[in-house]
Amino acid sequence: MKVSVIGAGNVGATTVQRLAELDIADVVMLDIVEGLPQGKALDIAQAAPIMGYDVDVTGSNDYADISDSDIVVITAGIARKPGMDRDDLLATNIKITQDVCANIMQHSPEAIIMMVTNPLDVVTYAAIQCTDLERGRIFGMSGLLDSGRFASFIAKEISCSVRDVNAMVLGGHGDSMVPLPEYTTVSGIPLPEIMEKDAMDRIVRRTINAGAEIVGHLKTGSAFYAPSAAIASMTEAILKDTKRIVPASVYLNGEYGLDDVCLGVPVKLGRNGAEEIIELRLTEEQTRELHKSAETVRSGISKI
Ligand SMILES: NC(=O)C1=CN([C@@H]2O[C@H](COP(=O)(O)OP(=O)(O)OC[C@H]3O[C@@H](n4cnc5c(N)ncnc54)[C@H](O)[C@@H]3O)[C@@H](O)[C@H]2O)C=CC1
Ligand SMILES: O=C([O-])CC(=O)C(=O)O
Repeated sequence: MKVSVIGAGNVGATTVQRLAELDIADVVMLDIVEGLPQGKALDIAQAAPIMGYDVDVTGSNDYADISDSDIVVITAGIARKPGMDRDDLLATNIKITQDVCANIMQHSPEAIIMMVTNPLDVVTYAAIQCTDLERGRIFGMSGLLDSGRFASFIAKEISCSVRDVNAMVLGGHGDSMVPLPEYTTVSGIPLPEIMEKDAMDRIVRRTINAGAEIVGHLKTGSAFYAPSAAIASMTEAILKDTKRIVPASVYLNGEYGLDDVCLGVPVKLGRNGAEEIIELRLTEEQTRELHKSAETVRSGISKI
C-alpha cells in the first residue's frame, strides 16, 4: 500500500514519521521546496532499523512519484501565527489546494484524499470542486483532533485515564465547532452525569480555543503532534478497513438538514474512505449550533 503526504512541513513530516512507525504503507512526502522532503524522508528512513519498520519512505518534488497512491494527505499551505484566525489563511491556501488537487488528479486520480490544510472545511469544499471524486473519497480531518483535545481536557479535569474517555465534537473546525458533552462518555457514563456544568462549559470553551492556545505558545506556527496523530489514525482505519466511526468534514447533501457545505459529522472509515455518514439525534439547540457553524463555513465558501 502507498500513502502520499503533500507538504513536508510540521504536520506533513510528523505525519510521515507516524505512518512509518505504524509500518502499514510505503510513504512519499512531497513539497515544493527542493531538498526539504528528500532530507526529512532520508532522516525518517534511517530511523527504520532502530524503530523496526520496513516500509519505504521517500521525499520528492515531482508529482509523478505519487502515482498509484491509496491515500493522499494534503497538508500543503501556510499555518497561522498569533493574532490570526484560520480564515485569514483562506486566500493563500485555496490557491495552493487548487494547484495540489490538479496535480493529484493528473498523477493519482484513484486515490482517496484527506484534506488537512486550513481553513479546513472551506478548503475541503474547494478541493471537492477541483476533483471529480465520489463523495466520501475526499474529506477533511479535524473532528478527531478536536475530540481528542476535548477528551484530554476531560481526563485531566476528573483525573482518569484518557483511554476511558470517548468524546464527540461536530461542526466546522473553527470558533463555531460544536463539542457535544451529551455524546461524550467516560467508561460509558455520559459526561453530564459525572461533571458539573461549570467545569463542562469551561472545558468546551478550551476545546474550541485549543488550536489558538497552542499558536499562542508556539508563536511561529500551529499544532502538529496531535493533528498528525489524528491523520495517521484515520489513514490506518482506511487502509485496514476497520470501519472506525470518527467525526470528519464531509460534503453534506441533506444530512442534518444541511446542503452543499462541508462540515464535521461522524463518519464510518473504511477502504472506500468516509463510507457512511452517521446522523445523530440532536436536540434543537445542538441542531441550531450545527447550522450556525454551517453558516460560518458558507461565508468562507462564498469567498472562494
Ligand atoms: N485540519 C487540522 O486540524 C489542522 C490543519 N493544519 C493546517 O495544516 C497546514 C500545514 O501546517 P504546518 O505543517 O504546520 O505548516 P508548515 O508551514 O510547517 O508546512 C507547510 C508546508 O507546505 C508546503 N507547501 C506550500 N505550498 C505548497 C505547494 N503548492 N505544494 C506543495 N507543498 C507546499 C511548504 O513548503 C511547507 O513545507 C496549515 O494550513 C495549517 O493551518 C494544522 C493543524 C491541524
Ligand atoms: O490552530 C491552527 O491554526 C491549526 C489547527 O487547525 C489546530 O491546531 O486545530
